[in-house]
This record gives sequence, C-alpha cells and structure tokens, in this order.
Amino acid sequence: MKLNVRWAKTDHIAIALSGGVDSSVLYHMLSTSYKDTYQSLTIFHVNHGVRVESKHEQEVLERLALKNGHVFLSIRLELDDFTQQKGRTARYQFFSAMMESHGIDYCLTAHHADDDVETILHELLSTRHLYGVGIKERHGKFLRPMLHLSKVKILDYAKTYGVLVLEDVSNERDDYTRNYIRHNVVPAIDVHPSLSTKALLQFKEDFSDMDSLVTETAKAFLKDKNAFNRDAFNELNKIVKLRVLSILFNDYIERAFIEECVSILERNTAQAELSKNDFKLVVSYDTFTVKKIDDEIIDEVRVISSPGKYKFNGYTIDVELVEEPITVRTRRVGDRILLPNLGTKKVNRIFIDKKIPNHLRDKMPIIVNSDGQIIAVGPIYNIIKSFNHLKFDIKLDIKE
Ligand SMILES: Nc1ncnc2c1ncn2[C@@H]1O[C@H](COP(=O)(O)OP(=O)(O)OP(=O)(O)O)[C@@H](O)[C@H]1O
Repeated sequence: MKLNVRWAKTDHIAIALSGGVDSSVLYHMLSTSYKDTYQSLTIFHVNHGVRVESKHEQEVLERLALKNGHVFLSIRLELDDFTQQKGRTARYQFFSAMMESHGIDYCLTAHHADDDVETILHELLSTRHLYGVGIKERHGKFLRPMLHLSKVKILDYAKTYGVLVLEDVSNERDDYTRNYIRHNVVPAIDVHPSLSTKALLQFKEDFSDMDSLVTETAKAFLKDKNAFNRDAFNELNKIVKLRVLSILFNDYIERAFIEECVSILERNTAQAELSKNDFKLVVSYDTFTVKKIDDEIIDEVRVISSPGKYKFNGYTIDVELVEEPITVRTRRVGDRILLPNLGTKKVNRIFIDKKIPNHLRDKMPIIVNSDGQIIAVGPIYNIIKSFNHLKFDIKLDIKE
C-alpha cells in the first residue's frame, strides 16, 4: 500500500492521531516503511473528553509514542455542549498552533477515498459545490496522504500488520447528514451493476479542472479594477458571476447570499447595498463594487440604509438594525436634538454642557432619522438602545 508523499526528507512532519483505524494505519506506515521519508515525526492527539475511555486512550497513545521515540503533543478539550463541529474547529486550531510553535512543516490526517466520496455526495446533494467538491489532498499545511486509498484497503493493512487500534474510538459522528449518506446513499451505489462511487472521484477531478477555468475567467473580469460595469457582469456566464462575487466577498461561499447579490445586479434597481461579514456590495446605477466595511470613510453627508460599520471623521458608526435610512452629517446652525417625550434640545447646548472643544464639534457625526429629526450627536448623545426600528452605536476611534 502506497502513501502519496508530498513532504521532503528534511521536513518535520506531524500526524493527527485519533487512535481510530485510519490514523493508526497511517502512523504504522510512517513508523515503518516510510520512516526514512522525513526528518522527524511528532504526534498530535486531541482528547475530546466526551467518553470515559478518552483518558485511557490518550495514555495508550502517549506510551506508544514514547516507545517509538516520537514527541507526543496532546490537549484535553473542555468544550461546553460538545458538537462535532466545535470539536473539529478546536482540533484544527490546536494542530495549527502546535505547527507554528514547534516549527512543524506539515500535519498529516488520515482521510481516505470513502471519506472523499461521502463529502462529494454531501456537497452535491446540498448545493455546497460553489468552490469545487471533495476533500483537498493538500490544504495549506495539511496533507492527506491516504486520500486515494479505500477503507477496505486500510482495514486489510491493519489486519495484515496487526496495527494497534483503539477499538472504542467510534467513527460514527453525530453529523446526521453525513451518517445518512454513509448508511443510506453510499451502499446503494456500488451494488448497482452500472453505478460506481469511483465515478464520483473521476467527476471530482474533472470538476476541479472546470473549476480552475471558472476562476481564471472570473479573475480576468476582476483584473486591475475596483469598480465594475454592471452590464459587462450581467453578460457573464452564471457560474462565473457566482465566482466573481465569491472572490469579491473574500471567498465567501454561502450560495443563497451570493445569488441574492447576482439577482440585485440583474434587476433594474438603481442603487442598493448588501453586506455580509466585513464586506459590502454597493450598487450605483451602471457600476458596482464590493468594499471592506472597515475601509470605508464617510466625510460628507451620507445615507445609511443597511447594517454595517461606517467610518466618519475618526468615529465608527456601528449600525446593527436600520429599517428606515438614516443620514449622517456634521453640525449645522440651529440643530436641535430630539429627546424622547421631552421635546428637543439645542445641539450647541449639549456641546457646551459637555465641554466639547470646537475642533471636535465640527467633526462629530450627527445622526438624522428619516423624519429629519436629530437622534444622536456622536458618542456624547448616543441612543444605543432600539429606537424606531434602529439600533446603532457610535465610538470615537482616535484619541484627541
Ligand atoms: N481526536 C483526534 N486527535 C487527533 N487527530 C484526529 C482526531 N480526530 C480526528 N483526527 C484526524 O482527522 C482525521 C479525520 O477524522 P474525522 O473523519 O473524524 O474528521 P471529521 O470530523 O470528519 O473532520 P474533517 O474531515 O474536517 O477533519 C483522522 O483521520 C485523524 O487524522
């Protein structure tokens, strides 16, 4: 049985060893027939602490590492309400931190071809295929040298070489969809004479090549521009449109959101804004752009109609909810602020009462609601609570 070796003889590699059959076989191979392919090998183990045997398993693996002269780095997670997803995130954080602090070149995991088939089916059947399908054989510093091997081959190897496996490490996840695919979809494929799971792996390879073409076309459209022509965008092929927007939103892949952006650009809407995470799509007549919200500077009168973080003269206006547009501007003669149930008060009076220096008075954002009433004066008179379907906060960024 062969591994796909992508590391060099001089590399310090690590293996993510759960103690289950897959990673135990990988460890066995690395410690025997592949022991001359790297400089040193470290073991990473995460004890999720969800089963009583976990502590014992950790000790067994640690003794094995000691016997083989390998460094053993482990962590016991203390997660409230353990879920598979939380466990996975914590695992990868631990692996990355250990690679960084111990100067480790690669971390090897024991994903195999059956995992790949399940993942491909999961992505295809739940429209998660915007950025290719299946498990990547290499993802940054993570390598999957067994990705081409079937589970049957791995089990055969374990039997032939008497590999030590912690029987209790369950491969059954609490991921309902993955388990459903594993038990109900996959078994129904290979028993049919003209269907094969191998075809899915071929599809993954072809799809990856097509995907590269889509990315190339999208990048050519984006090249050297910050603002884009809406008509030119609308003439692109649908999948290229999705890719253009995914790239602009920093590789964001939630299909529903990206499709919503596409449909706004296709419709006759003259002006619109749509934000996600730290990015915002701004459509203005025949052009559009996607901006990082933190980079945005407002230094004139500006209408805000969607949530996000807006910069204004050294202040940040953090808008959480805005059902009717608000205007942000600097002070004007005669400005009066609305005091709920108490009438109004001169903005100038507030500045005097709070001893605000003149140079700051000229910069401070004044927030005006859609009825033309002033509802906030910078951070000094700031309605943080919900107010007429509006929720925002204003902070001073720079020390004056
Ligand atoms: N507790 C653990 N400690 C160390 N390595 C682990 C642990 N659990 C899993 N791994 C590594 O990750 C590989 C994949 O495990 P598994 O299929 O259970 O992961 P998953 O939850 O599907 O997540 P992902 O596929 O994103 O890694 C294992 O073969 C092993 O190399």
